[in-house]
Amino acid sequence: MTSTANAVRKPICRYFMSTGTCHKGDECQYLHHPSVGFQKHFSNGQPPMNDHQGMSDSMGDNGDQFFNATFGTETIPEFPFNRPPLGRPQRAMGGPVMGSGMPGQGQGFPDTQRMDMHGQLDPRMDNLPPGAPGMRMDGYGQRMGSPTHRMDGGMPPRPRPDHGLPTDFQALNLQIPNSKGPNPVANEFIPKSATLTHSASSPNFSTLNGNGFLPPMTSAAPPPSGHMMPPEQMSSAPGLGGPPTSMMLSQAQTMSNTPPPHLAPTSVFSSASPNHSPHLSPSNSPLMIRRTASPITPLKQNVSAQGQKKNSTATIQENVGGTTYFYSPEDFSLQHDALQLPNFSMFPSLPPHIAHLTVKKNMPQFFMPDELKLDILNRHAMTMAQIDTTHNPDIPTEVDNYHNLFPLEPPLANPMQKSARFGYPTTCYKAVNTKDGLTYCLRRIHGFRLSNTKCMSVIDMWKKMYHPNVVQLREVFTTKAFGDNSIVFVYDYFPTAETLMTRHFSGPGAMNGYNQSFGMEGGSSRSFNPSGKGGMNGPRQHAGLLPESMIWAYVVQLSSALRAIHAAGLACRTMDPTKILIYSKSRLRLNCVGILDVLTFDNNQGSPLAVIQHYQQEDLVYLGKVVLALACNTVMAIQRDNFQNSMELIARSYSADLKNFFLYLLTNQNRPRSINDIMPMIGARFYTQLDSAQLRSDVIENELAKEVENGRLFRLLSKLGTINERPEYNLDPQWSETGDRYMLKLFRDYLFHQVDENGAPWIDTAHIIQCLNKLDAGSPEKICLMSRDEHSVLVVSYLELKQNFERAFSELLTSSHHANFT
Ligand SMILES: Nc1ncnc2c1ncn2[C@@H]1O[C@H](COP(=O)(O)OP(=O)(O)OP(=O)(O)O)[C@@H](O)[C@H]1O
Repeated sequence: MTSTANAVRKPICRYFMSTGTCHKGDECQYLHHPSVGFQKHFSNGQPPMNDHQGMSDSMGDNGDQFFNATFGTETIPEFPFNRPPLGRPQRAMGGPVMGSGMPGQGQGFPDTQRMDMHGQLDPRMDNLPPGAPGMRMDGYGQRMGSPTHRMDGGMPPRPRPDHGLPTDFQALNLQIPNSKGPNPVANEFIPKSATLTHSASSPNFSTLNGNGFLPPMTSAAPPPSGHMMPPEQMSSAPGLGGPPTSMMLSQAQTMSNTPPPHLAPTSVFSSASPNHSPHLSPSNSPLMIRRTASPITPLKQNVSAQGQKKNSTATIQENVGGTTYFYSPEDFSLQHDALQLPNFSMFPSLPPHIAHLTVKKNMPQFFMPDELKLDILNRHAMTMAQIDTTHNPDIPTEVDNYHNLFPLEPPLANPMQKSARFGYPTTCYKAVNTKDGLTYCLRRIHGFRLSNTKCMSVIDMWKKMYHPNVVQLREVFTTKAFGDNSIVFVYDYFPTAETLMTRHFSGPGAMNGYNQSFGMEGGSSRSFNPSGKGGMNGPRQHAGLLPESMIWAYVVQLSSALRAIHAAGLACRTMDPTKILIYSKSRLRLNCVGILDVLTFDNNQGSPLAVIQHYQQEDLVYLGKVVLALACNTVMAIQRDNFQNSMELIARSYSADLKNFFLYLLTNQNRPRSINDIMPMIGARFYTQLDSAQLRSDVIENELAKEVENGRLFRLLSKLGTINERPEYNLDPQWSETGDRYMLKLFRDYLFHQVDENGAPWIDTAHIIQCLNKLDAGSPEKICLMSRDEHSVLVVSYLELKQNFERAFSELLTSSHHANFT
């Protein structure tokens, strides 16, 4: 062990930092930092160079690869242990860095702590050398797991105080704040003390002697779990129980008698070794461990399946160094049959039913795939799109309860051009409702004066009609805001939605390749494939024709909507490619429902419901026409003259069921058609649709699961950001350069500002995520923080950081008049 004197002004031995040992022993010219497995000299500048610096990580990954982790492969790629270094940049500062970004990963939960190979409590194991039998080893023969990671070189077992930490998911700050409390947000972070003074905030500091031993706990002043010591003072530290430094004096004076909270039995880490120094390679990205080992370390928590603890026998007393420790054997008992829940949260891994899906390679594992992300981002962008009203004086700034009108279609050359479907000029706008702040779609019917409000009874029926394949009608109002008498129908807005007409019938040539793909005029069609198998490009069954599965997917959705509409005693009346919205890959919604019921309301005829059956029959015929046009890939297919040819193409290219579907809907029938008659034609294809919908739901749900954890970390970072280096507290020593926030400031550097041996920024998302997770969970694992001037070293556990963090944030909330943090 390096002597205390040697510890002064020496660069830290990186070999020692990385492995916890150094083959040169006392002869090494560099500092063997006594307390933790330094993995790299934290530096804002150049890290120390020494003859051990050949150590590099065995993994060539960097943060980018963390993003690019793939899934969808049959097997998770193996990364063999002990493989030769690949030259990965090393970290600038080392704390114990574990595998998966989850607290406890690799550091050992109670099952491995202080247990010998037979699961017996064996405190001696704390002193075993690296590689000793029974130790958990990482891929470099380094110790893993708390029993083997002793930063104090063999500290005796500590008493296990009740530190008041939650034992369940509360520890994750996931609980919903009590809204009834005076400060619901503050409830999330209950201050440990009412006011935060410097001394109150610093029970975590202590002297650190040159041998890396904590001063022995005494009844007057049990050893704190964090240590801070300027290097120049390390030489003068007289060893165990040495006088505290000037800075530490005040802190030591205020130390409570309460043992370090991370020893409390209430935590999942309760039986963990009080000091962890896993001595992992500094340049081991957590990502590597994540790939090579299960992210879930077996938990041994004192929660049994029956909710019962094992019977406690006598409390054990142990006198070490003049201090009596009390602990119960149950704290160490293995409970293989017990339900073990973590008291932290993290994204564990892909569930196998998703992981084994064949998806694109290089799909990010911890963030959503680009395709989905872009889709969502586009929708967000479209929802927020605005238009400069000064250049568009035609668009009023406000219409009824709506503002921020944004036209959804380019201005027509002839603004008075009538819609073929409605017989009036129409315009669509996206607009924001002033009352609820939501974005809706306004469809203005120009120059329509509502003469009879009786038709509003039908509107009320439509407003109550909810179906996932119908664009919901919200309200109807008349307005003169456009300078005329207009009636406006307000619908739900589906950003990036397009019409079926645009998606499928706006290809080159107005006829959508009708003649070519049908080959009716000239006889032979170059795209016709009588076998019906194999397509030229992707999903196309034949060039120009949609795959039958897609057609049935549309049929299922459209018929489902019609079924609900007809069952409600209504008729769609807008079954038309220009009035069917499509978004995502194949999601359909019937648009503009209810408009014709108002526009064609006949005073003499009474309610449109009187002729509803007629309109329902029309719906079915139009359904057949829309689907026929899709199947033949042209709207020309539905013309009477082309019908025979169209049916021949269907017979050649698609199943008999699809042909029967068209024959049923588009030829004369002896009895009224019913949407229910279509169901047998769909048959088992319905299951196919259901299956794919459920599969998609699974995939999306998995994406959501990732974002839950990402959101949690975002909240954590937000809180950290509010605490770190607040300018208004710049001159307040309690806030910036000393005390709790100083630790958090250094932790921020530890998270984000490390550099490699060349002084270049070391960026590894896996490291950031892992550290944040450990902070959130309050892991007892220790890390080493170094001041920016590199004169001070602070050894602190995540648990202490978490407590400081919560105190600091809670205090911020208390002093804030307008706290709003959810
Ligand atoms: N509820 C809605 N949500 C999102 N976009 C919509 C909605 N309703 C319509 N749109 C979009 O507004 C645009 C115009 O729709 P519209 O129904 O007027 O189509 P159109 O082809 O212009 O029909 P018409 O010939 O009857 O005017 C289309 O691009 C459509 O995607």
